Amino acid sequence: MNPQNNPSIPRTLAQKIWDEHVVTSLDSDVELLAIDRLLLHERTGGVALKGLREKERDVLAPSTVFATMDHIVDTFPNRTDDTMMPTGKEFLQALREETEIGGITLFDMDDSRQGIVHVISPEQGIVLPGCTLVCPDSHTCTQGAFGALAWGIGSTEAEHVLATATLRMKRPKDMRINITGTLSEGVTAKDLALYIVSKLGSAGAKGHIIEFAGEAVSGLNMEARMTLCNMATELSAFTAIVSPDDKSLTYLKDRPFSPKGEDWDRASEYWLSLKSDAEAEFDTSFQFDASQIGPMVTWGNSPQHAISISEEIPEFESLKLGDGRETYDRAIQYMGLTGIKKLKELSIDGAFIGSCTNSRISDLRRAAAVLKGQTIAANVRAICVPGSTQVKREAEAEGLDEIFRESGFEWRESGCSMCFFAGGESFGPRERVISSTNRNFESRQGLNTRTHIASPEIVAASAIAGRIVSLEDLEEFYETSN
Ligand SMILES: CC(C)[C@H](C(=O)O)[C@@H](O)C(=O)O
Ligand code: SF4
Repeated sequence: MNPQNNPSIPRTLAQKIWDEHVVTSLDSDVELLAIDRLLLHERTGGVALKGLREKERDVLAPSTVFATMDHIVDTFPNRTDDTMMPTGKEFLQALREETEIGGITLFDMDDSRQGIVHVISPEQGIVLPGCTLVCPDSHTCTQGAFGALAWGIGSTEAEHVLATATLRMKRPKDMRINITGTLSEGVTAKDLALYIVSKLGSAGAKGHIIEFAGEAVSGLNMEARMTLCNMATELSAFTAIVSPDDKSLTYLKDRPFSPKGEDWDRASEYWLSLKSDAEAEFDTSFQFDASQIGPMVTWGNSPQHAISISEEIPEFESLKLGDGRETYDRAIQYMGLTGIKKLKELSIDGAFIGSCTNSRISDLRRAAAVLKGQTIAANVRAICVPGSTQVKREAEAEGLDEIFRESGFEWRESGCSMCFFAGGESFGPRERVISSTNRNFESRQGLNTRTHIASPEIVAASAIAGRIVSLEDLEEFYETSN
């Protein structure tokens, strides 16, 4: 047993999982950590595997490595290896070849298990409570929703994991964000995440593992917890984690790669014991009241530029988080907000539902509930990209695809798509897009595209109205347009 596994010293959940994985201490602050799962995608995974092969090293534990095609793949129906990104095909082929050589399970484009890496891992029961999971992708924190220590790494670190199933690590700090109360109707985990980023800022959790706790968090279903943890990256956190509970177990039971029979019974008993000790000390703590939060939308080029949809776009002088004058002016100018007071004054050109933040079945159901029997505004190009092939099929079995299509949305194959125009497809210059994604950086969804981040229901409502609206505004919109 690791000396740090001393039950008499109160520890946080993250510390417990960390201690459980220490292989050895390398020097005063660097430890060698055992890594239980490595996930790869075609954008960064093929590079890591190729690097390893060129050094003539083997994959140590291929059964713990899983790869998928998500970032560059086309999401148009009847897709082939020909992507809109000129060199995209090479990434797909490289991952295919390298996983074959390394003996690694690949969820290829035509596999029913394919999808965005952070969506399919829970779906397949690959991420499990108490495990260490890494992926060369910054939104790996999404999977902390299951009580796993899951974080993003670089391709070189991925090579190290491939060769040794370990990583050299410095211990991150611990932060607890406690959320009391309950979210109001129509307010989602996405709004909660944007609210927290707007309060703490995009560097607010730098170097920390955030444990999300409190009544509001235990009240969230697993998909909503994933949405919340997903945006920890937008706080510059090392990662995020939520204590596993019955909801986590119910979600994971009987998934293809989750343990079965007696193994499940033993594992679930351990998983339910995984929580921070009451006396555990966190380096930093924050508390928020869920009932104070309304639907949120971003106005600028950072996720911290989020406001409640009915609030006014802040003047520079009222900004609470240290953007300099130049950054502020640039955001206002880039986003075309000169002379605009409220987001609701803005008409939109595009609407996007997708990404590892908000493309799971519950997200699509909520958006479809808004769209049912309605038609989107004529000038809006609206796209729905399910997070996985499984989500897509489930949605189709429920008839959601029909609702999306009939309203005027494009219904796509699964992938990252225009969350970050990785596949080469994009919205147009200066087009204003309301998007269920997690990043609104300059040119994130296409060259000079203007992205406003929001929940899937706000995206759906805005697509119908042709401008940024809340669900209540939509009622008014129907009254005046009839
Ligand atoms: C391409 C990939 C490495 C990148 C990331 O790490 O996050 C992408 O997923 C993103 O969201 O920007
Ligand atoms: S959906 Fe977007 S944020 Fe998520 S992994 Fe893909 S590109 Fe990154």
